[in-house]
Amino acid sequence: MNQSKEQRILNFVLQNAVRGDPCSVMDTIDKYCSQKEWAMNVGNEKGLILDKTVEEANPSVALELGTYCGYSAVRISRLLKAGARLLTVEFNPEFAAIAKQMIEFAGVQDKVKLLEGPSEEIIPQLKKKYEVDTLDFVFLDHWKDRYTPDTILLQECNLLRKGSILLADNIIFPGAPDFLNYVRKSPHFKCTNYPSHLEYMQVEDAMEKAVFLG
Ligand SMILES: COCc1ccccc1-c1cc(O)c2[nH]cnc(=O)c2c1
Ligand SMILES: [Mg+2]
Repeated sequence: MNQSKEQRILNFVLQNAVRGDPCSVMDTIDKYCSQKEWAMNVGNEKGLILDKTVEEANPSVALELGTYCGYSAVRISRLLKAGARLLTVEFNPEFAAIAKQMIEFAGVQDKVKLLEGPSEEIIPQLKKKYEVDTLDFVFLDHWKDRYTPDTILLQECNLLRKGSILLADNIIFPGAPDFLNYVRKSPHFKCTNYPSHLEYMQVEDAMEKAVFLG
């Protein structure tokens, strides 16, 4: 049974990165995915926009939709203050298994809770099952067709508060036109666009920040 690309990325990290060092894990993933096999990690260019937004939010509770191999879970959790936590949601069990090992190798497992399943099922469980009051930061990086329904669902579940910061990846490529439309037209969000490039490529991409106004 030959290995998946995600297993090859994890193996490269286990053999080349420094255990317990999140930056080493991020750099090693970026090295592999820029030199050997492209993969849909947010990468270092858009990763810097993610870093700035997480620092602006300084979240006590953060949510990530779309864990994949755990690159952005490591990237976000390394910036969290003592006692803060990241909940990250992954639908694909193979990806979740890789991400769990990646998160543990990076040494951020005490800050990160990996939730396996569809976002539309997990979001309504966050308050009662995962003891969330409101979310200070949300990173949308899962299936583009879910950006808008999940943003609506977060509001319906009362998970956003005045000042909650949403950041969405892949606004241009693969693109999330309905999400852009929705948040930019909504009186409940203040939006900012951050032009960038698709991870490891020279293709245009962008991230969109949407601050909930209550
Ligand atoms: C499976 O398509 C991979 C792909 C192929 C070509 C261009 C972009 C992408 C891409 C890039 C990303 O950052 C992504 N982030 C989250 N969920 C995605 O599905 C995703 C897809
Ligand atoms: Mg992405």
